[in-house]
Amino acid sequence: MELQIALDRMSYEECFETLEEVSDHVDIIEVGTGVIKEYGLGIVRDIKDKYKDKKVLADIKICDAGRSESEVAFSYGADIVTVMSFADRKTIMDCLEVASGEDREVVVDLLNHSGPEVLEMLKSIGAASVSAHIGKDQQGEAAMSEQRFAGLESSGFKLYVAGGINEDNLTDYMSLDPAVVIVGSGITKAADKKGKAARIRSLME
Ligand SMILES: O=C(CO)[C@H](O)[C@H](O)COP(=O)(O)O
Repeated sequence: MELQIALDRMSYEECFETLEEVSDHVDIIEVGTGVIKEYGLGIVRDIKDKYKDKKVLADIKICDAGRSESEVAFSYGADIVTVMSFADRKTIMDCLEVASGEDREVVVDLLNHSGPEVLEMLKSIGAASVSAHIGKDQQGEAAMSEQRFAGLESSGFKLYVAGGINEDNLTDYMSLDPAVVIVGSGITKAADKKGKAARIRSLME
């Protein structure tokens, strides 16, 4: 099981300061949607340049123009990009095609769109990785539950889980048997980020 740190709602400098503290404990560095909107894909390139041994995920949440959007993110050094499950199947297929044959990955984000028919469609077009994601704006009312993403644990997808995960609720997500646990504010808002990342990592083992 891998740990992905999500860098959201922070400045360029804060992203690097956070990584300085936590990089030893994480496998994947996610450059958050808002950070990319503010600083551009250049920050993905700068992080990859500094952390060559880590996988870098550009959370660009593609919803259209899948070919060009994924091509440009990979060209900036991203190893992984995200595309939304509500996007047209051609958009998702184009992202998958751009990634194929290289050491690259496309994660389909199931935010607000995750029924059995969605999973079936994703299977039929060859998507391999999906993210069971409770959005920032949903987190007050909708905690992770087995019903919410029912069937995912036995679906055969490489599963990422995300959305308000922290040291206290991590076990709620373990029943889904994720391959990757994504933690943002559960680490980045802690006074001792390094200690928090180490603790979450130890709970995953
Ligand atoms: O994709 C995201 C928001 O859309 C976040 O990166 C993801 O939810 C993890 O952050 P947090 O643990 O703070 O919820």
